[in-house]
Amino acid sequence: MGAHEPILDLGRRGLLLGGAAALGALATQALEARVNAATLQGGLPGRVDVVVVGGGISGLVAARRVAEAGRSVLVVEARDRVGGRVLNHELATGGTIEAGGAFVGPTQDHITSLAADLGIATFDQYATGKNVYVSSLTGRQEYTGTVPPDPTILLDAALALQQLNGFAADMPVDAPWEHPRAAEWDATTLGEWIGRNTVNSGGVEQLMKSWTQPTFGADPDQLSMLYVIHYVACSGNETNVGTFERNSDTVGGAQESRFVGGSQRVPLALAQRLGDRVALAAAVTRIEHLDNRAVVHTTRGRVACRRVIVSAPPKQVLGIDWSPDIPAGRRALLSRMQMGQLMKCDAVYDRPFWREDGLTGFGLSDAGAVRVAFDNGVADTDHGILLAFVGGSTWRQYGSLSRAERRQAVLAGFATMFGEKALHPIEYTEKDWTREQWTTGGPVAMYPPGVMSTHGEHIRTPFGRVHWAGTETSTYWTGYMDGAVRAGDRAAVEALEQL
Ligand SMILES: Cc1cc2nc3c(=O)[nH]c(=O)nc-3n(C[C@H](O)[C@H](O)[C@H](O)COP(=O)(O)OP(=O)(O)OC[C@H]3O[C@@H](n4cnc5c(N)ncnc54)[C@H](O)[C@@H]3O)c2cc1C
Repeated sequence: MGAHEPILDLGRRGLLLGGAAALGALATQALEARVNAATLQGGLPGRVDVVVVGGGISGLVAARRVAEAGRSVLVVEARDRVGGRVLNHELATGGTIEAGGAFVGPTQDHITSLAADLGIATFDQYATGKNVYVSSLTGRQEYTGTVPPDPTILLDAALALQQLNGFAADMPVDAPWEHPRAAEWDATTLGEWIGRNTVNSGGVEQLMKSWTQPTFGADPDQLSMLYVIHYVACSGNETNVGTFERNSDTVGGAQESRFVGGSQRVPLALAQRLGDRVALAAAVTRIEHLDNRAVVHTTRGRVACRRVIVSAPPKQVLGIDWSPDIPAGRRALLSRMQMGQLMKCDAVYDRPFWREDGLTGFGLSDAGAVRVAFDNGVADTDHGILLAFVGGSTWRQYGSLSRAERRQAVLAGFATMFGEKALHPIEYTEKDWTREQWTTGGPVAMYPPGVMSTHGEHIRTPFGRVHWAGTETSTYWTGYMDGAVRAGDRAAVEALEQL
């Protein structure tokens, strides 16, 4: 096995290099090069106890647990890097931001304690001042709280959220299909439910898009109501019932903090500890069950094992040639789940000018390319950074434009929220997750109507020697980094029990 050295001491090395800007650049590039060099080079081992398919957070957590139990394990990862949907991006003007998963918040105790264990600190998301809401009808307003004070939707939206929270309070997070109203809720979309339960349903649906587009990469009319209620219920933990606010808010919610040096430090630190128990550029093409073992075929060769933990996203599981095939119910489930459509677009400015105007940098709009904006500032640069999530129908409208056209539309969206200065960034960058071969969308594989109540029960059921990890198989915080950790741990425990 390879060297299991401690992770790079980011803070001290950054200081030695004499500047905050150097910190981010050093952090990801040096760490990634070091991690990749420590992974398995050359041929794969003939046999291990457990093969883990996928080197995102979930797979790496599973492998760590198997290794800690003294069993041999190999992570086979299709990409030439670890992290999956978690990926740092180094800005040309200095500083490291996240192109994928970034935020964490209260009750996401699995990812935060894992990160703390790995020596990775969090910092508070900037939240001082007022948020901005831009409505085609009522114009631009500054506000505080969860729901913008738009008189045409305020009461409707507040009541709708109250109902959602009420439904979520008695949703079994591990078996939503067993809820007495599962079939009824699964027969309808969130959009249809809003249509039937609000007065200004058009207005409420527009507002809800600012939540569903970044959260699911989808619109209210694509999402099963049962799935949405379940997602709200999962926005908590064993001792705190999930709520819409904990999911959607910055302070007190899932956007409360971020990781110093970027979230990819978590999978990088895990992989560094696993060393040559990780094989990169090893895409799994076939998994077969033989009498007394499973054989995992990859583009770098094959490995026999006693147990397999699969953490690849649902669509990628379907891309594997299974012998025998995965159960029909699971195939039906995975083929009906849909990866959201999502991009992150960031603009960098000399300084965070909106902060000087007393604004948080959080903005909502019912039109244009920027339905939701965040201050994406990081400690390793003094520059101001605005982030736009472009998801669902907004992605469908703007995702196919040229980069230059989209840049213009995104900057115009920022300008309606934060003023003309937003039109003049010193850098612009974007990441379209639909174009990633091993992810094909983001942030999560979501459920259209009619899937969760009919096929949902197959989400975690082991098959032969195979156990299922990946954030989509989690209960609490499914779809999030926290869910990825939970699912990895659970799948590892299942596999270890069978060894
Ligand atoms: C734009 C975006 C924003 C997000 N924002 C947040 C956020 O703010 N907070 C948050 O908590 N979460 C966020 N998420 C979600 C979060 O990133 C994911 O929930 C989490 O990273 C999933 O981890 P995972 O290990 O389950 O899956 P993945 O990260 O997808 O890992 C699966 C791995 O399997 C590999 N793989 C696939 N097929 C094969 C194959 N055939 N053979 C071998 N390997 C294979 C993939 O390359 C990948 O590395 C966001 C995601 C995106 C895309």
